[in-house]
Amino acid sequence: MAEIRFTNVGKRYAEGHDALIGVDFTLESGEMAFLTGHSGAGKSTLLKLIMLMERPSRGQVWVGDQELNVLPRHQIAWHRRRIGVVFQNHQLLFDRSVFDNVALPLQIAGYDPQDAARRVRAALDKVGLLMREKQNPITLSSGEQQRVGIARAIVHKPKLLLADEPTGNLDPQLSEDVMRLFEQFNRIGTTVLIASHDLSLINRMQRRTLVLRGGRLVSGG
Ligand SMILES: Nc1ncnc2c1ncn2[C@@H]1O[C@H](COP(=O)(O)OP(=O)(O)OP(=O)(O)O)[C@@H](O)[C@H]1O
Repeated sequence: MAEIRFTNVGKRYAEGHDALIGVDFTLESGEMAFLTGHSGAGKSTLLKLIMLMERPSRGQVWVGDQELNVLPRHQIAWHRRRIGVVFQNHQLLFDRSVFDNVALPLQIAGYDPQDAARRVRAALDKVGLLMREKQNPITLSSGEQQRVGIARAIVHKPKLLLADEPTGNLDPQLSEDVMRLFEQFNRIGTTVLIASHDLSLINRMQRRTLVLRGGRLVSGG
């Protein structure tokens, strides 16, 4: 089954700039793929359409069997909860502990606190940071902070994991560690799409790679 399907998707921002033009591709459920292209090629825009942070100007975006243009407004929060997102700057809150940062999506979704605590610890265990749960993330290295961001993205067991330049601030070894984590989640069935302009890393991973150039999908579609 397709997890993500774009059919002739275009995105024109209000100023008239075409960020995406005629984009067609399908990412099957359980696939792991990269999305690359130069700065401004449209990578973040493509991810934002999947998360419903932006709407396409034309064409259709499907996630699972849902076409997003016709998703009722009251189901947008539900849609976003099916997706885990990892950002380059991980957007952690430095006024609370590692545990509380990872627990945040579960709190927002109204999980029972005991169930939430169990899931948070399972997520921290997966990224190798269980012993850091009480620390403030500001005391962690940048690689560890990024792993907290990944734990937060997967704590609710999303079917789909999106990452926007997740290794942008990391050295090659830490970048590779982060990629291995994504591979682990993919191995247990999570569909993974990673936007990155780190071509040497992408080449090492040997996965399907979607290439955007000037808003058009020129390869991998
Ligand atoms: N909110 C917006 N309003 C207007 N133009 C935008 C907006 N967001 C992005 N753009 C433009 O759309 C194009 C694609 O941007 P996008 O951020 O998707 O590219 P990207 O490939 O992710 O780039 P980068 O690697 O630098 O993050 C760029 O020309 C950008 O300036």
